[in-house]
Amino acid sequence: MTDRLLPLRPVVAAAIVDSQVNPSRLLCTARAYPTQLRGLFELPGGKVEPGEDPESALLREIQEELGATISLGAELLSPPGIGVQTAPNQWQWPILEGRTMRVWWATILPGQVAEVGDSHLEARWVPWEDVLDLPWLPTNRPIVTQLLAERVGKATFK
Ligand SMILES: Nc1nc2c([nH]c(=O)n2[C@H]2C[C@H](O)[C@@H](COP(=O)(O)OP(=O)(O)OP(=O)(O)O)O2)c(=O)[nH]1
Repeated sequence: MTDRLLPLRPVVAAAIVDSQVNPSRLLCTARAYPTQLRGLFELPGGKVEPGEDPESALLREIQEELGATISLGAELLSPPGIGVQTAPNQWQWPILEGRTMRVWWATILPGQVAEVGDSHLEARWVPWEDVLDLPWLPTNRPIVTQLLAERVGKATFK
């Protein structure tokens, strides 16, 4: 059997902000590869391994990519009008290659610093007002727009 006959592995990503109480900046990462995506910004994360639960996968990916441990907040749900339905009452964000992605609000644990490795060119703390000016992966723009809409007035962290 080739990989093409297997279901696509879902992707998970973190919207890492600088504060759970009053977030003012988002950690945006620029991909290093593949060539056609080099320099485009995304939310850090990656593919869920077979048998892995999505939240554990996200913690693992952030540790691997940024060398930091995060604490997860609420999930950023995709509105039904935009999302791909993956289960009853569950819509996930449509992204590249026909994949779907789930996104969680997150913060980095106190005393830890995010530093990029081989998978990213940079990790940049970007104020909300400048976030939409970045060259995002095209499928990320609705996600970033939703982050901007939900950054205040909602229980993104418990
Ligand atoms: N991490 C991440 N991937 C995204 C985002 N938006 C988006 O379309 N993608 C796509 C790009 C890739 O096709 C796929 C994620 O692949 P990846 O290369 O980051 O996954 P990975 O770290 O597990 O890498 P690998 O083991 O497969 O090499 O999802 C996003 O915001 N974050």
